[in-house]
Amino acid sequence: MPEKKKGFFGRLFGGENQHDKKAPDEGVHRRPDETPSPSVPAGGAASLQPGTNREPHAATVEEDSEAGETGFLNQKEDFGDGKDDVGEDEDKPASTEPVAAGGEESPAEVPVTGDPEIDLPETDDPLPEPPVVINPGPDPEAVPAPPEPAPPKARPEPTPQPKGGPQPKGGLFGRLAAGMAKSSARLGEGLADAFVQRRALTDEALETLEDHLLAADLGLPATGRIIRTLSESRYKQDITMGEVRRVLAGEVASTLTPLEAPLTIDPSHKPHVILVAGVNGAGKTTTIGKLAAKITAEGRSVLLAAGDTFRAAAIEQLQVWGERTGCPVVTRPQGADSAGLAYDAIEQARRDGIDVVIIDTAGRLQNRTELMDELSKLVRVIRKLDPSAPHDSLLVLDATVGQNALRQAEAFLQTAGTTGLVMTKLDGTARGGVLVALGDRFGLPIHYVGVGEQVQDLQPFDADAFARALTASEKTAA
Ligand SMILES: Nc1nc2c(ncn2[C@@H]2O[C@H](COP(=O)(O)OP(=O)(O)OP(=O)(O)O)[C@@H](O)[C@H]2O)c(=O)[nH]1
Repeated sequence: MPEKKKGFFGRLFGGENQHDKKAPDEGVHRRPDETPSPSVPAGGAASLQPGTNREPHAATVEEDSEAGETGFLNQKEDFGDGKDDVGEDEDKPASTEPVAAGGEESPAEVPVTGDPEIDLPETDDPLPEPPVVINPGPDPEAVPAPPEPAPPKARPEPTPQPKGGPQPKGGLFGRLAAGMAKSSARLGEGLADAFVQRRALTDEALETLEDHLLAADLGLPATGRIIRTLSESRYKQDITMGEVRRVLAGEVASTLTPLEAPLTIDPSHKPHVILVAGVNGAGKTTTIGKLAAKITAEGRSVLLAAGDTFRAAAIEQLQVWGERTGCPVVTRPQGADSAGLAYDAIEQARRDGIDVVIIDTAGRLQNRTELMDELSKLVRVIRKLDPSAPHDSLLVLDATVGQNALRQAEAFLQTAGTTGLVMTKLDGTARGGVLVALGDRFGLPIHYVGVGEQVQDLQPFDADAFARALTASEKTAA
């Protein structure tokens, strides 16, 4: 191996985590309209409500940008010093200390893969049926956790269906690449910075590249591997940006390919129980709606459990999704015990022969011990009905929080036994590289990524496509 500048890898591996130093904007979203909601005594009657439809709101995502070679280098607005994300992250509180990871595997037999163009039933007006009250059943653990100061939303936000306007071209990859344009632009600017006016892979170029890879949230291990691969193979040699991109893409793909895992429904579970958790506003309810649309489109019946009992608007939001997807929704009044509701929902699904139960949960910051305890309680309670449940415990992570996603994953792994990840809002941030850092740290299966608000924007995770979209590379091999 050629001789390199002394201390280069010492700086990379021996020093403190540079990335942590440059993450003033870590945290989670809080909505401006968050206000405490009144507490309602636990144990209200559950109701099973058939759906009605609402007019979807307009999509706000960028949909017509392409992350091709040219666009990759020309997009500068989000690159560099992290200021691009300040606006989206500045109101996110810092998290607390991480907790130890744990986890479990989920069985996998029937893949829920494809990305069918789903035609959701649409009607013009909400026509809520009178709730059918079902027996709330035993409250297996009587004392509910105190409701979190609730972050109500003005009104539920059903995912809009495409209605005119430019749509990303090129199918799934086109949507992914367009959605990830900000992340690929950040990396592209890093490459341009590292190799401007020089073609050789010098120490200076490597160090600049290293800084940009860390700033792009790829994390220390992946950054180290990329720099090592480049310096071992091409040190002091001429190299094109296309070649560097391919090395980046190759490293990202090889890190994430083992984690590519379609969400699977095991038909031997009746019902197959999917628990969905995450911090406030991560995209849990929206993801549940999209997931319900995909699963029902494959011919399985789904029951939704409105376990976010802290906010009336969250219950209503899930009901809208129930209406759109034709799935029954089990609800209880605001403030009721979510563990009891989940228990009831599984019993109801058993009685009705429903294939899949998806349990929504209230958003909770990972440092709110009492709320995390409430999530553990929910898991304990549903295991009284089915010791193998939840069969999938999905953690929904908002890509815009960057490195804070690592802390969230640590906490939810321990509390909710997270078995797989869904990363949302890749379209709204330059921090999509954090998925690589998550893969390195936790090795959790990645089921879906979200690149927009439409059903088809929740895509089965494809590591190779993700790597190419992130790096704007046509190939993932050097
Ligand atoms: N652009 C974009 N927006 C998304 C994506 N996923 C979810 N959203 C939006 O993010 C917002 C919050 O989503 P919710 O599903 O309400 O989040 P939540 O985790 O259920 O929120 P809480 O109930 O407050 O904890 C909504 O406006 C969604 O439409 C995505 O992949 N891309």
